Amino acid sequence: MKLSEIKDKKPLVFNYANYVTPQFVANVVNVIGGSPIMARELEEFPDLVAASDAVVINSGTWRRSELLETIKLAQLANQAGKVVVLDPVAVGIPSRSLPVVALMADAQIDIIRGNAAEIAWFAGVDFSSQGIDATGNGDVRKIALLAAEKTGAIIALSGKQDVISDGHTTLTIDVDVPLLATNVGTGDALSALIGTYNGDGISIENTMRAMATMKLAGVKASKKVKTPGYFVNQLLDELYLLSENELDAFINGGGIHD
Ligand SMILES: Nc1ncnc2c1ncn2[C@@H]1O[C@H](COP(=O)(O)OP(=O)(O)O)[C@@H](O)[C@H]1O
Ligand SMILES: Cc1ncsc1CCOP(=O)(O)O
Ligand SMILES: [Mg+2]
Repeated sequence: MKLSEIKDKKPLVFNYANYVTPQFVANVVNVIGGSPIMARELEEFPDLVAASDAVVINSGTWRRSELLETIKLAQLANQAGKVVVLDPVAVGIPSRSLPVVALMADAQIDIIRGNAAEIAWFAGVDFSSQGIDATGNGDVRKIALLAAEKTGAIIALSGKQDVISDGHTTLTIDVDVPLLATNVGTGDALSALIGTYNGDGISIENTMRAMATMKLAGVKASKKVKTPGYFVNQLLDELYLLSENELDAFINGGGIHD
């Protein structure tokens, strides 16, 4: 979906969110032109999935007692033909791989967005991490490609280098914006942006546009403010102000290559 279409159609993005960052995630979807909704009640899922254009599942604060409901949500989205995006927060920690393994086994995950350490888990590649953050270095293009081949999902690997791969085509966004890594929630919000952009159909192009959106907004914000507190608010403003022309110029201007 193009940014102008998002602003026109206001896709409804159902976020099965963690309990740490939902307000920021909802604001990011909202300021870009989408319509966020957060819920955790199984009884609501059929109605909300029917009304939504995308379902984004974040396992950051998963609970065993809710796992079957989470799987049911993904299955309902599959049956309704709605894109399912998974944000597998800190999946490299053994206890956190449990919900991800169960979801992958019993439902179709269309797009997986994670940092390099999280995506490396799907690829079966060692990559150092510290809790929710990736701390290592490695061939992130190879990791994303391998993860896509192993999962059959579109992989959106985020970090200093963003890599998008479906196992055949691999795109990279090579723009360093360290401040983007300083706020908790920018990854969660990026996963919701990916759902928003894929609301009209799942594609590597839509996924790349979502990642370019966050990256460009980060570049613009980091030119104006230099500390995390101001940055997170400036980032929201830059997302709100972003135009299709600016985004296309960024995408076509060499920041992104295959
Ligand atoms: N060093 C960096 N330079 C540029 N962008 C970054 C950097 N680290 C993270 N980002 C960006 O921050 C956002 C969140 O990514 P990341 O920090 O990898 O996710 P998570 O918060 O889930 O660990 C993404 O848009 C990513 O491109
Ligand atoms: C701190 C924390 N703990 C469980 S989920 C979460 C938020 C993770 O946010 P992000 O992956 O966007 O940094
Ligand atoms: Mg994360």
